[in-house]
Amino acid sequence: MPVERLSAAQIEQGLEELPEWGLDQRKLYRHFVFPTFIEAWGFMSEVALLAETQNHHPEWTNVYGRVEIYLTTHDAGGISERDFRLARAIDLL
Ligand SMILES: C[C@H](O)[C@H](O)[C@H]1CNC2=NC(N)=NC(=O)C2=N1
Repeated sequence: MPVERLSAAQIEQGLEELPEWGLDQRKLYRHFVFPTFIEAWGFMSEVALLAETQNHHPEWTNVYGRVEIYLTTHDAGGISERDFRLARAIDLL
């Protein structure tokens, strides 16, 4: 299934419905802070399952309780609807 890169206007519009997310390095970006490493890791495990279900995977970093997530679509060379779908699912966790 081909996937298309969204325009800057489409990205701005999409972000209006995702107030916790922003743009960083031309990717959808959100960070989370948990009290402990193990809680951060538990969250990441849930995101990993979502990513597998959607066949769409985050770029992320974890330092102790902090998790930074960057979403982009390599196949499309930019942000696509698949990034918004994953971001919305992460927000529902
Ligand atoms: C073949 C398969 O659909 C691709 O490799 C998928 C897997 N997960 C992916 N995840 C992300 N973030 N971007 C992609 O382009 C991507 N491509």
